[in-house]
Amino acid sequence: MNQSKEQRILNFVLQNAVRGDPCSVVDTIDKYCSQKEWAMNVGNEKGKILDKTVEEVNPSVALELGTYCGYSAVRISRLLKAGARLLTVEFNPEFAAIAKQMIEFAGVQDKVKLLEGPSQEIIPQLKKKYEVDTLDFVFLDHWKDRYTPDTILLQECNLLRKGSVLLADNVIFPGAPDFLNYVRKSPHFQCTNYPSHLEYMQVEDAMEKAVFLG
Ligand SMILES: CCc1ncnc2c1ncn2[C@@H]1O[C@H](/C=C/CNC(=O)c2cc(-c3ccc(F)cc3)cc(O)c2O)[C@@H](O)[C@H]1O
Ligand SMILES: [Mg+2]
Repeated sequence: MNQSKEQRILNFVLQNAVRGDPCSVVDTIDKYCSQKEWAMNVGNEKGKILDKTVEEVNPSVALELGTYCGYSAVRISRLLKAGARLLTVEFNPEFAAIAKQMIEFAGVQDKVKLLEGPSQEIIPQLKKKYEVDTLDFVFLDHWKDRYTPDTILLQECNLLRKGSVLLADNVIFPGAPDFLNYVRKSPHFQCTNYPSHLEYMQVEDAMEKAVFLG
């Protein structure tokens, strides 16, 4: 059975990155995906926007929707203060297994909890099963048509507080038009757009920051 692209990315990291060094894991994935096989990691250009937002928010509890290979989970968790944690949600078991190994190799496993399952099932469990009060930061990077329903669900589950920050990838390409519409029209969100480019390509893309106003 020949390997998946995601398995090839993990193998390249295991053979070329420095165990326990999250920056080297991130750089090694970017090297592979820019030189060998494109993959839908947030990448380094949008990754710097993600870094700045995480540093600004300095979250105690962060949520990521769509782990994929774990690139952004490693990228986010490397910036978290002692005691802070990232919950990351992934429903594809193959991707979850890859991400788990990526997270452990990077040495950030104590800061990251990978939750396997569809976000619409996991989100309602966060308070009771995962002992979350409210979320300080949410990174949306899963199926683009899930951004809006999950943003509504986060509010319904009282997981957002005044100042909670949502950051959404790909609002231009592949695009999340209904999400942009929803948050920009809602009186409960203050939005900022960050123009950028699609990972590893010269295609326009952008990230949208939406701060919950309560
Ligand atoms: C059910 C809810 C739910 N619950 C839990 N996990 C979920 C989930 N829905 C999805 N997942 C997992 O998240 C990841 C999917 C991510 C989806 N991302 C893009 O589609 C994307 C595409 C491009 C691009 C593609 C083609 C191009 F030509 C150009 C650009 C670029 C990007 O940056 C992109 O993020 C996978 O691991 C899913 O298993
Ligand atoms: Mg993306």
